Amino acid sequence: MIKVEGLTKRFTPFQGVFEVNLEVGRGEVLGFIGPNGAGKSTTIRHLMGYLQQDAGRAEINGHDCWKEPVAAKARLGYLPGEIGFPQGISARTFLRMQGELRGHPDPTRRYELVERLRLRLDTPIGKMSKGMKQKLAIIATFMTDPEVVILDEPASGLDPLMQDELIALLVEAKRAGTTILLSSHIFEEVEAVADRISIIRDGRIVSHQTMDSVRAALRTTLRVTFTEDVAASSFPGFAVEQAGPRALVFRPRGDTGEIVTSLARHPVADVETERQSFRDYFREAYRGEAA
Ligand SMILES: Nc1ncnc2c1ncn2[C@@H]1O[C@H](COP(=O)(O)OP(=O)(O)OP(=O)(O)O)[C@@H](O)[C@H]1O
Repeated sequence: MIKVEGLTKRFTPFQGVFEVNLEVGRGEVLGFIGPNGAGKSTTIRHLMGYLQQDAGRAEINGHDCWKEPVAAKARLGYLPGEIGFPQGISARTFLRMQGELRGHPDPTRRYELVERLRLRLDTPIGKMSKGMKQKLAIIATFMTDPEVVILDEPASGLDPLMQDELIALLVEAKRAGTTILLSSHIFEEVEAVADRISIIRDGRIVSHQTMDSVRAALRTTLRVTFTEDVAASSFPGFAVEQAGPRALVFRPRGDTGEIVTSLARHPVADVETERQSFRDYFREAYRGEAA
């Protein structure tokens, strides 16, 4: 499992990460989300043992990531946000070398992944497109069937079909009991696989939520159109916005019964209900509005 406690790294008084806490239990998937520059990669670099914290700690499977990086990373698959590949060799050679180095010389699993992600193995890495390199990194991450996986924006550069394939891979890994920390800007990806999400802004965790509680909190709105002009002020005490001279949008705080009763006094033409989607929640989280 992954545990980050009180992790603090001050690049400047306002840049870095400050008292970050994260926990990903065995077989659990944590979506780690937040706007650009919020501190996701910095947190992950501590888990990889690349950065030494000023305070707090990061551990994987009970091993301190800074003091015991080899033990911490023993069964780990890591997909970095920025990948530096050796340039002069083919993808085939790179994967074979990685398999041998990491004690997985049997090529069966990696060929299966190569097939699924449709990667041409004989292209020299230096001549690969961004998306091809990303596929190569995904294959290298999953080919050893790691127990713990840390992914920093894994869908970066992938076309929509390959993003779907990546989601399928993540769902399978989760079913197989893999512990996954997923930093992602792609709401479909987080929605499909995360059990919980942690939101980071300006280097600080602002919210930990289970996906079940996020789903339960997604609000329903009622869009009502009238046959004549009706002002929002006709509905005191309701959360309601004017959406046009003859249209209002209600945001029910609970039971919609009272709204319907009040509406009966007005010439209603149509009522449409709309459920807020996880996409909207994701946007609010980025803007700093999500709970
Ligand atoms: N080595 C460094 N030295 C100084 N400042 C840094 C360093 N690395 C990151 N930062 C700063 O720390 C903050 C967090 O950056 P980080 O890369 O962790 O963000 P992120 O959440 O991964 O963003 P993105 O979504 O854009 O990848 C930013 O203000 C960044 O400029």
